[in-house]
Amino acid sequence: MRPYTALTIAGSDSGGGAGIQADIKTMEEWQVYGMSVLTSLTAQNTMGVREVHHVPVPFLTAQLKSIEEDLPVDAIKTGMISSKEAARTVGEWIGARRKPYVCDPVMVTASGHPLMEEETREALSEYLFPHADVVTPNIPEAETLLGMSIKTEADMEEAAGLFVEKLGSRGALIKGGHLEGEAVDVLYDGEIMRTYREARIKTDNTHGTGCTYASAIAANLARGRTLPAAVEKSKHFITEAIRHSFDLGSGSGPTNHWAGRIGEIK
Ligand SMILES: Nc1ncnc2c1ncn2[C@@H]1O[C@H](COP(=O)(O)OP(=O)(O)O)[C@@H](O)[C@H]1O
Ligand SMILES: Cc1ncc(COP(=O)(O)OP(=O)(O)O)c(N)n1
Repeated sequence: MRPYTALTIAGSDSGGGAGIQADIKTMEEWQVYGMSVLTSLTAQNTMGVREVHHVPVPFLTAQLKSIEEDLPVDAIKTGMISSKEAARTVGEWIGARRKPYVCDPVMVTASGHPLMEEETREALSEYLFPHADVVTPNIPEAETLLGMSIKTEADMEEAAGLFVEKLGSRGALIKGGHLEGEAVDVLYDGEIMRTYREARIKTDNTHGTGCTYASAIAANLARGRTLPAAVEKSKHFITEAIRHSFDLGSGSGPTNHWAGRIGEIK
C-alpha cells in the first residue's frame, strides 16, 4: 500500500508543540505519511526559546537529496527558514518539484523570540512565495511583510489580495488569531475571497497553532483536496485542537493533535 505523503521543511521544537513535531503529529492524524527536513534546532518549551542552532546549508541539501532519491512527496509545508541561503536552497528545490506547497512564514514565536534573520524576509518573497499555493501569515507576519496595518476583516481581505498581486504567491490565508472577537481567517486563491469563521475559545494554550494549521492544510492537499476544501477541513481541525488543548508546562500550552480521536483508547 502506498500512503499519501507530505514533507515538512521546518525547525524542531524540543517541547513538542510547534515546528516539525507539531507537523508530523498533524500529518499522522490525517493518515498522511510525514517526512521532515530540519532547518534549525530550537531549545524550546511552553515558556519560550532558550537557544537556536541552524542546520548548515550543505546538510539541508543532503536531507533534501535523501528524500528526492528515494521517497515520493505529495505535498510540502515549510515553517522556520532562518537565513537567505536556506530560503534559496529550499525554494529552488520546491520549484523543481511542482507539488502542492503551503508556506508558513514564521518570523517570531508567540513568546517573542525571533526565528528568522531580518534579511530573510525579502528572501521569502524572492525564493519561496512564487512556488506557494498558499502562504499562511498571522496578522503580525502579514503586517510586517506587506508594511500595512491589519485591524478589520476588510484589511485582511486587502492583505490576502496583496500577497498574490505583490508578493507573488498563488494564494494567501490571513489568520485572524491575533485579532479580537471571532477567530476569522480569510483565504484568497487568486480568484475568490473566502472567509472561515469559528467562535474564539478562551484559552492561553495556543502554542503551535500556526504550524498545526499549515500542516493540516498540506496533509489535505496531499490527499488531493482543493485548497478551499483543505482549509475548511483544517480550520475545523485546529479549532478542536485548541478546544482540547493541554495544560502542559508553565507557559502557553500546546494544542491537542488527537482531539478528533478523544475517547478512542480506553
Ligand atoms: N483562541 C482561539 N480560538 C479559536 N481559534 C483560534 C484561537 N486562536 C487562534 N485561533 C485560530 O488558530 C489558527 C492559527 O491562527 P493564529 O493564532 O493567528 O496563527 P499563529 O499561530 O501563526 O500565530 C487560525 O485559524 C486562528 O483563527
Ligand atoms: C521550531 C518552531 N517553529 C515554528 C514556531 C512557531 O510556531 P507557531 O505555531 O507559529 O506559533 P507559536 O507556537 O510561536 O505561537 C515555533 N515556536 N518553533
